[in-house]
Amino acid sequence: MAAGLGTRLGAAQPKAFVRVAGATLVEHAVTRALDCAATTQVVIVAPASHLGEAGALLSGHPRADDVTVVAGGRERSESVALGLGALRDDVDVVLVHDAARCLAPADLFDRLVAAVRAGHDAVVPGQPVTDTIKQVDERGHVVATPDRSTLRAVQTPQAFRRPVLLAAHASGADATDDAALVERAGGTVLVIEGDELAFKVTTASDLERAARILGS
Ligand SMILES: Nc1ccn([C@@H]2O[C@H](COP(=O)(O)OP(=O)(O)OP(=O)(O)O)[C@@H](O)[C@H]2O)c(=O)n1
Ligand SMILES: C[C@](O)(CO)[C@H](O)COP(=O)(O)O
Repeated sequence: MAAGLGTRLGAAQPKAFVRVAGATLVEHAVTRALDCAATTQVVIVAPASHLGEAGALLSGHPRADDVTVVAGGRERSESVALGLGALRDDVDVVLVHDAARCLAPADLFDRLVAAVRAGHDAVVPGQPVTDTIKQVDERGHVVATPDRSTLRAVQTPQAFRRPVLLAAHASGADATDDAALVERAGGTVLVIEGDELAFKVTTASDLERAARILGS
């Protein structure tokens, strides 16, 4: 998923096309996805204004023929649905990944695919939260303090059996992640251990963190 504007980062170009350590976020994400042994196709969902640039980014990669580029939509969920429309017929497991989580390692992709192949319909990486989380009302007053031990901060890639993900997106509804659409459709989502490297580049300090990691 690379079709967002990156408003919170505030760069001159869409976030996925910002460069860090010599490559764009989307290139970093796609090369790691292609390093996963099970990957047969990568669909880059890009802003309509950046389709040519997205196509050219991976043109020198040995697996460039396995990369498809399509235009995204206004909301992330719409972009995912548009990406699903470009999948080859033989794809049976789909991983939805944010270009913004550009350093998610191939090993994380491998573990998610293995969990789906082991029989789970939907599998997402998550990490325990380290802050106490408060639920607040519209005035900012606390209404609940959920038991922290039951909470997970979830990342991407998120892995699904293809028919499960297609059914979840059939309503055309929006959600902040794809697993939420599966949950709403009555499906079961498994959370497995996430990876620190799958952090999301949202603000300038996240971009600096990515640069530090890639530089070290
Ligand atoms: N209409 C959209 C919105 C988001 N995304 C993608 O979904 C991922 C997670 O979204 P986010 O981090 O919110 O990215 P942006 O929408 O670009 O950022 P912002 O909300 O700050 O504008 C990103 O890789 C982004 O490119 C997308 O493909 N299509
Ligand atoms: C999909 C996601 O990365 C899971 O944590 C997250 O919900 C994306 O949120 P954003 O506001 O679109 O960055």
